[in-house]
Amino acid sequence: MTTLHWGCVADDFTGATDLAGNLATAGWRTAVLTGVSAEDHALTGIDAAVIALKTRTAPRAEAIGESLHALRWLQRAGAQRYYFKYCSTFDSTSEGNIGPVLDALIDDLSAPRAVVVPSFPDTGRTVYQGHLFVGDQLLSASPMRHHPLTPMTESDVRALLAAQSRLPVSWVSHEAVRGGVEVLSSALAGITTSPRAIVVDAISNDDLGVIARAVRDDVLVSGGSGLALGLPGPGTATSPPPGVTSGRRLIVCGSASQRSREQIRHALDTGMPAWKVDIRQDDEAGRLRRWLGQRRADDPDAPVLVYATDSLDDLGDDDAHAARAAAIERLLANVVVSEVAAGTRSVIVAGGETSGSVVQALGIRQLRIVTQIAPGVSWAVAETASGEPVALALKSGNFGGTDFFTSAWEALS
Ligand SMILES: Nc1ncnc2c1ncn2[C@@H]1O[C@H](COP(=O)(O)OP(=O)(O)OP(=O)(O)O)[C@@H](O)[C@H]1O
Ligand SMILES: O=C(O)[C@@H](O)C(=O)CO
Repeated sequence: MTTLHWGCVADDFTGATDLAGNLATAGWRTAVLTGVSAEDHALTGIDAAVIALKTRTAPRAEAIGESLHALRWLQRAGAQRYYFKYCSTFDSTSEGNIGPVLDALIDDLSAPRAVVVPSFPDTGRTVYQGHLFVGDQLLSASPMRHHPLTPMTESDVRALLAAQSRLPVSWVSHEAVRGGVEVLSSALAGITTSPRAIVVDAISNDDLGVIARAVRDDVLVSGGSGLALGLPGPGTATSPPPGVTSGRRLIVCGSASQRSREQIRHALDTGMPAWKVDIRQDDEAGRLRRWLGQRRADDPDAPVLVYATDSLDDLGDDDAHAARAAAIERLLANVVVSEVAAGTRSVIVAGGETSGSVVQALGIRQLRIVTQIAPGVSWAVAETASGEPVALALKSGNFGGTDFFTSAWEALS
């Protein structure tokens, strides 16, 4: 096993590939690992390993346990520094897992501090005066307030974290970041409670570069993926092995996020063959399987879209919501498994939870980043448990341009 420079723990699957894509862009050879069981992963030629968990909405004790298990695995693999990746919109429930997991990682590593940097300006997420913005809106006024699993109704990152963490939460303003590495370093050093979580403002990639340099000796950093862009590495990402750039193409979208709904609308407008899942129907899986079979017979090479939601009205807020969400995830994951078995070789999956279900169902253990498609979204290549090569683009709900479902394929060829 080689020595790792970065050991990263991500709280969802799209977040893991988002971070991996930015680490690869910054020059680190990066792999996403989908679990760390007893067996070792082959890490030859890898500088940065990102462990993809599905802990964002898990019960707190489970999230802490899995994150510490991942950390210990990374320690055994020789990681020199650690990165806890959560969502750039700080997605967490009121029982939030970001604070408790950060506390546990700080404790375990005996880290005197960890910066908290959700900012990812390339996707419009910035932190100013301690408040998180999505574009020109406060987080609490953005579409994130309607998220089906983690509705965000508070924008002050300090308040969000303080409600979750047992550590003192401090804050360093943009003024200090704008002052450059030395000014920021002394502002950070001036906060002496130990250990501590320090929210740091950042509104541009230059700010992220300054923060990354100011914390270059910290064993643990935390944030969205943006901070990784400020961490220059030694090399470049790999290119796709043969076998995954041709074959059938599929998009599954379990995401209900506004950007995903726009992407669905755009794909439908271009005439892409599409199926809207209706989980309340008897034998929905069978109906969808027959439709897909017909589509393949008609035009084997055209990408097809299977989606769950194109309007917030679809979601409902009744007691059966969580059961429907889980049933949709299962159905979409099963569709991907059977389509890959039937020759599909590239798949876009929209939605973090949905991506987790799909990757787990395929039995994928490692994804290697190939190329970035859009800020926060990359193509990665992997092998399924049954040995099929597949290219996957795991897209966070709100990432990618409106034409993502029709244009993302170009980056593969
Ligand atoms: N019509 C629906 N009824 C109930 N649940 C739904 C419906 N459509 C989608 N869902 C569920 O909503 C959840 C969406 O979460 P997911 O993480 O996949 O997407 P997202 O939140 O947009 O993405 P991200 O976390 O990357 O921002 C999934 O569990 C999905 O099954
Ligand atoms: O940081 C982000 O916004 C994404 O990587 C993500 O985690 C959304 O699920």
